[in-house]
Amino acid sequence: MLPAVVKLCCGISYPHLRTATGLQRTAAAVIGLEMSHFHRWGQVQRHSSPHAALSDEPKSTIVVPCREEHYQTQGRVAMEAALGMLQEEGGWKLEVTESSGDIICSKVLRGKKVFRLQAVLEASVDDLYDVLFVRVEQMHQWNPSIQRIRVLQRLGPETVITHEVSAATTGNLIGQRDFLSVRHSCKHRSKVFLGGTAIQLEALPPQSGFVRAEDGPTCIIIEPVGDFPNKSKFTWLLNMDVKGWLPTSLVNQAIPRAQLDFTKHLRIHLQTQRPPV
Ligand SMILES: CC(C)CCC[C@@H](C)[C@H]1CC[C@H]2[C@@H]3CC=C4C[C@@H](O)CC[C@]4(C)[C@H]3CC[C@]12C
Repeated sequence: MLPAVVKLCCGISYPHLRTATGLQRTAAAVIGLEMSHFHRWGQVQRHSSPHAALSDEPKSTIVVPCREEHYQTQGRVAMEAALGMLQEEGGWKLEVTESSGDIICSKVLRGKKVFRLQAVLEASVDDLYDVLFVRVEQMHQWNPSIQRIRVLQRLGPETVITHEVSAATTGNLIGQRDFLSVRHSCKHRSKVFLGGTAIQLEALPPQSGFVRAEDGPTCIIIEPVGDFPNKSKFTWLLNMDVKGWLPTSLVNQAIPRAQLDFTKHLRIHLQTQRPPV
């Protein structure tokens, strides 16, 4: 629920929000998130711990985790869940092998079909981190499957809340979708991990004309290949509920296709970015 104060300040009410354009809604969502931060010091709970009487803390209050921490935790938990799925080695079924060497396997895990793409890319781990996380808003410039990606909120250097809109391309049999997600990044040793999952924000309800899809838990692992500074192994676990009434067989073809298209355009982008030798 948008805080009443925000509604008053902006002169908006929920029915107005429903008819607002994408940008207005995005702005409202950002304001909603900002406002929730003001609440963080105000949120108190009764101490029910039996040790409360023994401690020096004020008896009646503890600060509950703020929204910022809540989303950071959600991002981290999603990443861990996705990594857990990738670690389960057995039972992967080969779906596609491309001439580029890209491989997609799938597996049904906890009732959901998850897809794993494995590819080798001609770029360093840091460059890929830059393209896939830091400059995520520029993705539509090189990926025709994406109409727009907006970072609605940065929650520290590792976590962002994003709104992604897929493109209405002719090859897209599913139709346009929009996604609202928390995306979490982490560098560990020489590897980079990008995890995420769908979130819900009442301030940014599904937009008219779009079906709000949900991805996650998802994870991308980027790791160096041997001693090659400009080569990385790219592993991408994707599982998605595209929503709407669509045959499962169609959805199960579209998701790996979307992963292969993404990787193809990423390769082209990396090639054009590199200065000629
Ligand atoms: C409806 C389906 C079949 C069609 C297209 C959906 C596409 C455009 C969506 C689905 C999942 C999305 C991805 C999910 C996770 C990430 C990780 C992040 O670090 C960069 C963006 C990226 C890579 C998203 C880009 C857009 C994406 C690929």
